[in-house]
Amino acid sequence: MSSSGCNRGFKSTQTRYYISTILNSVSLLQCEDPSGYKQEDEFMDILEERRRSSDLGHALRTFTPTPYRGAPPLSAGALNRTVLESQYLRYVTKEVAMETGESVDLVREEASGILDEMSQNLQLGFIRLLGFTLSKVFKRLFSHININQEGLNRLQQAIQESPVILMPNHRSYVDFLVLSYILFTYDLPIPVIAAGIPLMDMKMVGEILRRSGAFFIRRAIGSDKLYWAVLSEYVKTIVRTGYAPVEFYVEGLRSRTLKSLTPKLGMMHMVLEPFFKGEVYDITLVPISISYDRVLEESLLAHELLGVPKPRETTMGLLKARRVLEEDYGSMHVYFGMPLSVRQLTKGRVDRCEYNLLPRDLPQRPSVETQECVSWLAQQVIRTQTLWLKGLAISFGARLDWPEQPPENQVMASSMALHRSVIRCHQGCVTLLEEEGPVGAGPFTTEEGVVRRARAVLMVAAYRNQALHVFIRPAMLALAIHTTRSSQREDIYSYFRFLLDLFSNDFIFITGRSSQDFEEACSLLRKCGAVQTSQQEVTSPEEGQRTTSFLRALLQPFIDAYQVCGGLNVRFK
Ligand SMILES: CCCCCCCCCCCCCCCC(=O)SCCNC(=O)CCNC(=O)[C@H](O)C(C)(C)COP(=O)(O)OP(=O)(O)OC[C@H]1O[C@@H](n2cnc3c(N)ncnc32)[C@H](O)[C@@H]1OP(=O)(O)O
Ligand SMILES: O=C(CO)COP(=O)(O)O
Repeated sequence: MSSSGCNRGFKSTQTRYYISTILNSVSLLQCEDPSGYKQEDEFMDILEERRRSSDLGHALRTFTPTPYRGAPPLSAGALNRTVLESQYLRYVTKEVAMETGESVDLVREEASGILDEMSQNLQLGFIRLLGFTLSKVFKRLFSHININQEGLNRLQQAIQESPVILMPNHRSYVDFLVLSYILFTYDLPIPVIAAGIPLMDMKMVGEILRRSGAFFIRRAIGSDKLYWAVLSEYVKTIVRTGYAPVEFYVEGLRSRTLKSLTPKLGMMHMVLEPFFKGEVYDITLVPISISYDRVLEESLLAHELLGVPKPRETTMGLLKARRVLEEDYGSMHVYFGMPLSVRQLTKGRVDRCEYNLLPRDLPQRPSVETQECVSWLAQQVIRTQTLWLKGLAISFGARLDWPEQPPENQVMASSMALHRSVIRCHQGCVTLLEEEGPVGAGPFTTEEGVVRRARAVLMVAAYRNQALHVFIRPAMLALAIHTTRSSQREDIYSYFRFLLDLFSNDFIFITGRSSQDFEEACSLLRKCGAVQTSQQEVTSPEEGQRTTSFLRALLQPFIDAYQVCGGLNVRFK
């Protein structure tokens, strides 16, 4: 059951399944806008109530969430025992003992140790404590925390009907804090959350997080068979019992560039397996899109992009970071997407009969078809997280969340004030801030100057990245028209596909959807008068040049980076 063995098979036979996956994803995506964005969704600011009434009252109020239908209450200890006693873990324990020559008891002890390290110990008292603290902190940091109430209603409904998996995008440490805070505020079951193990090592804080629902997973599991078995049985038991919603960050870490990251598939496989094995009727995935006017870690993330190692997560570091409380971070926006039924999404994609061939308790390698389906689902969720922003931009007409009041110059001024650490307005032009050296320290050395400038550029670029998904397809079309210097649809499409391939690590594209992506790009550019299309041709009229050159410019930094890496000069001339 080694992971490498399993995946070697996958790669070599991948093409056999390629065509059917393409056809399936096409038909599914044609059905509806997968973002589930609804124009009538109204946003409300959860801090408004917090500014009017007592935080202590909020933290101590009656909390009576309605759990998943029929889900029995299960203590953390009982959950651990269920996992340890499972047929699956017993089987793997024996296998590992045979392979390593250790005694079964010893391997069981190891499994128990892994479980102790991993398991959450959710307690309402700690949720209340954090609830109180976070009310104070959020009010200091943010002007508003906007959420779509309708999305919460949909989530509440989904929780009653099947086990729910919350899948937010990940941009900041604030993400997981705010989500549990929102669910607590709206009397919804508190989720258990997959957390990277470094957070566990923070003195006191690690334990507080564990008691607030975090379960800790090693970041790179590799081929540790026993660890995979304990983790997957732990996650599957939670899903099977519907004990609590499971939350995990499918991107695996905070995106340093604010672009969506390629999904990690380990957790995705685990949460879906109870459905594939017919142990639950359905599972609901809820994509959640979180965005910030200003990200708390903006400067640290930019430094990391420049190669400065990430500071270790420590309690002392957290205490030192308290000066962030003096800053203004604008608003944050949380959009709970349309719940996605795994049963419906996988219809026709996965043949669950294969799971009838072996007893459910035995480990079973997922088929290629299942692996492709899981990967497609993960891409789909990430795409959905960002499509919301696109829907929002379009629905505002001006493509921006731009308030009607106050006047435009005040809106601009307040936006610039929010980002004053990196930009300034000088003689009517917005420029990057050229920082001066510390008082008395003389001017920066050349190297310091370069790093400071790069840091500012990266911070600004990250905010551009946040909106890039809105423009990526039209921008690739604009670039394809410009580079091929052809008006033949076929040539342009071929180049567009090259770009899809090239940028497949930079942006989330759904596998096998290139022709829809191309048509969508044509349609958007046609709408704004930047291209004209016929069956054979795609042309860019003179009056569309302003739009197309802006769109090409958006991609230029990415192209520059690939050109620096070499080998692409010919195709970009
Ligand atoms: C009122 C107020 C309240 C406030 C209350 C606050 C609450 C506060 C709570 C705090 C909460 C903090 C939350 C922090 C948020 C994060 O810390 S985010 C970071 C942690 N989370 C994640 O990473 C989740 C997503 N990651 C994954 O799913 C990863 O796959 C895993 C599971 C971590 C494993 O990572 P990995 O070892 O790098 O593995 P991965 O590359 O996915 O797969 C390796 C190989 O194993 C194979 N494999 C997969 N499954 C298996 C298997 N079962 N057996 C064998 N092989 C397998 C894969 O197919 C893959 O093969 P290749 O394709 O590479 O050939
Ligand atoms: O995602 C994490 C916790 O939120 C930890 O990973 P990074 O610090 O690498 O983003």
